[in-house]
Amino acid sequence: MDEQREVQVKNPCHRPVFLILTAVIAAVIITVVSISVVQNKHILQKYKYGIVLDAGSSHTSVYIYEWPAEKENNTGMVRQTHTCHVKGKGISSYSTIPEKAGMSLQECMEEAKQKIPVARHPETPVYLGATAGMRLLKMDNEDASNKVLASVTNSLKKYPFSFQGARIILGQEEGAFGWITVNYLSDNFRKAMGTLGALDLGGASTQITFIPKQEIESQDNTIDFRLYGNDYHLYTHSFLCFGKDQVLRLSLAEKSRYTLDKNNSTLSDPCFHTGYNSSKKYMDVFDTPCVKEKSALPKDFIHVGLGDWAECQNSVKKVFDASHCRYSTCSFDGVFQPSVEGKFGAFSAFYFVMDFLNLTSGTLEDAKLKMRRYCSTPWKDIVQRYPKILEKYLSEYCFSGTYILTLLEHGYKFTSNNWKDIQFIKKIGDSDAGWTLGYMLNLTNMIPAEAPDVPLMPHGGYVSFMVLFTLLVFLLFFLAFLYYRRSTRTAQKDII
Ligand SMILES: O=P(O)(O)OP(=O)(O)OP(=O)(O)OC[C@H]1O[C@@H](n2cnc3c(O)ncnc32)[C@H](O)[C@@H]1O
Ligand SMILES: [Ca+2]
Repeated sequence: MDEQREVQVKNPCHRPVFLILTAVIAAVIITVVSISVVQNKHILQKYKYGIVLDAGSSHTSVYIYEWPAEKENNTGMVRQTHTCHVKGKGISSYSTIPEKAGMSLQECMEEAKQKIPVARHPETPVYLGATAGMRLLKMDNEDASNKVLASVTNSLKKYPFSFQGARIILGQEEGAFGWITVNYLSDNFRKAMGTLGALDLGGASTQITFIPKQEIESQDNTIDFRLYGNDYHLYTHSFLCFGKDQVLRLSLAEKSRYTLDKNNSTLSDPCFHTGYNSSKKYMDVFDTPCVKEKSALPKDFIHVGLGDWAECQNSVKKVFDASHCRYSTCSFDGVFQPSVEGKFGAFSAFYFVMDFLNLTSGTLEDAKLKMRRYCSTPWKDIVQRYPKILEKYLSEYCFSGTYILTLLEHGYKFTSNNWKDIQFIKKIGDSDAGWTLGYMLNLTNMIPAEAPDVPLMPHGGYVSFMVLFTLLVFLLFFLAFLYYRRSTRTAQKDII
């Protein structure tokens, strides 16, 4: 009997109480670790999706966005996972055959069906926002614009997604949502640091949006947001007809008033390269509400390049009307604009053109020098140097680059000093800079007005803490047990 007790005293692990205690603690550790690890696992694997169609004046793009389901209100969680460019021109070009507008979207929508898991289709919102091309069509022919919108609506309703509507968005929305997109993607709302202004150049309109230091004198140019607990008082303006395609038309119409030859059949243009010679149609220039003064161009004319950058800039300046301003300061056309402030992200055609011309970095003076050199390069050399670039784009880069420099310097009043504050960007991370992401975030309420409550610890930290804490408790139990055993042995020895 004494021998047996001695064995038990020598080896405490043989005590039933110790074995039970060990088993219970092991079970507790396993349970805590398992719960901590799997707690959010099933949610983490769940993603939600949203589709936005950007029905621009020149073309339509379909964007698919994705975000983890449980992090809907965390900033920076939504990312663009897929883009599909609809073949053909923008939906406004289907004004005479509206039924084709809806059909044009089918290929990209089929692609969206493949990209998004079937189980998520019914809850995936689809938004179509049309911009300046449809604004112009509505001005010209409201019935035709309604038919085009009805056609795309019918087409989009046929898909298994949750269709939320097709509409022409306002210029202010286009500007403001572009601003939300670039600041959301740059994580500026959560950091509550400075924000990035947004410059968007499309085919038919251009937008400028930023937080000014000056008071905003015109109500039409104000938009307020409260995001993540901060108030933002924005200046925004959208210039309809000042997208690069419409300004090209305006500028050709202007030139046609004084540079036509005797037979009215040749239009000489300093913004096109020497040796460029292309037959164009009267309709290509005048079939738009942006060109008000229809002039003497014949049905067909020859567009001939002169390759003279200084003259080109003079001719482009003529499209900016600086003759009137009823505010303390204006950009052009009598539109109020405070002084530009802070850094800007310039995207869409600002990026396409400046990237091609290699002008995304460097000074304003460098940019002008490079433009002068580029515009004076003969057309045949340009074609030889860039055989893979679409001829339409290639022929227009001299004009487009000149327009961009003129718009930024003489229109928006950027100077040599703050030129470096303009960053020409296409994407931030995986997502394109543009109004679509901001539009979806706003319509799905994914940017809350107040900052969401954040857990004290991230998930990983929580798991590690629980494991360490449990091990510590176990260690303390073990030490306490050893201590208890030693004191009982000493007591037993004392009794003996
Ligand atoms: O905003 P709106 O005015 O409705 O027009 P959009 O949305 O269709 O306009 P984009 O930003 O898609 O394109 C702006 C312009 O840039 C042109 N563009 C697109 N890719 C280009 C490239 O690689 N090089 C030069 N121009 C390009 C396009 O044809 C348009 O004229
Ligand atoms: Ca656009």
